[in-house]
Amino acid sequence: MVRAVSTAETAPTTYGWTIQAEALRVRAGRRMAVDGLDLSVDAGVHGLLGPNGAGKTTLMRSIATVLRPAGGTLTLLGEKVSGRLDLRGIRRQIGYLPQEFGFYRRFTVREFIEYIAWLKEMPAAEIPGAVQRAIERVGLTDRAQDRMKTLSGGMVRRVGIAQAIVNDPAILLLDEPTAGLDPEQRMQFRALLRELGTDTCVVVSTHLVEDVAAACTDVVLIDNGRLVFQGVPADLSAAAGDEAGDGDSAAERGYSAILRRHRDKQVK
Ligand SMILES: Nc1ncnc2c1ncn2[C@@H]1O[C@H](COP(=O)(O)OP(=O)(O)OP(=O)(O)O)[C@@H](O)[C@H]1O
Repeated sequence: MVRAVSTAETAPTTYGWTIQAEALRVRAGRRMAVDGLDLSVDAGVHGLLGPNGAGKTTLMRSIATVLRPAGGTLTLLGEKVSGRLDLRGIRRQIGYLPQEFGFYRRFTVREFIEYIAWLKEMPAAEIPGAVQRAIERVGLTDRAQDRMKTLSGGMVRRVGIAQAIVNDPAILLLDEPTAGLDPEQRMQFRALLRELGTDTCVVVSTHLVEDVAAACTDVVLIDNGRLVFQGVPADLSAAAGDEAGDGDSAAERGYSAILRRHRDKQVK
């Protein structure tokens, strides 16, 4: 079958930022959960941090094109996401692990990832090799023939990561991917992130500030649906300065200090 190829796929180097949000507003239920967010990111691993309810998941869902912007602009791979855009070309280039990730319990690991590859309209001849590679990258080769319902929570999360990377996406969105991973798997996952980030724009949301400090090239901190800070992990760690703040590490103290200053400024 010959599939339609969008301009986003044929002109990979002519656009500016891989993801660009300008004054972006996105509704979650009745709430404007992303409310005037400006953000520009390219290849690399972008750690998305923020308190509960900051709008991380809503932002991820809008970049995944699950939610349409209510205002402002969102440009993905050079294409402006709007009511008129056919999203199929963009979606083929996105990998997404949602916070709550549904799957068919009776599928084997391999069947499930094959199914996702098919949904993403990957060429049939490429699917077996791509599925095998994805399974190997998350360390599940010995469980590939097992049914999903027999896996532990952390293993299911790893399948979630595998289905997100199977199509070699240009934009990879991982919403709390390390939840439930054991320490050894977390380390391996960090290494995988670093490897993926060399040519992929990876956005990974987490509450583990340490994961961000260890595996990300860029830190994006949001609060109340807006960008509060963007910089390299060393900037986050340096942000607390000499202040004695909350947190067990320099990165955590920097995180708390930035949020505190931001909120103080808003009160004034
Ligand atoms: N389906 C929904 N209906 C109503 N409100 C929602 C819905 N989804 C999210 N919200 C609200 O939007 C805001 C942002 O939520 P979101 O899930 O994007 O935050 P988050 O940063 O991912 O939080 P967490 O760290 O707790 O996962 C919150 O105030 C939340 O209550």
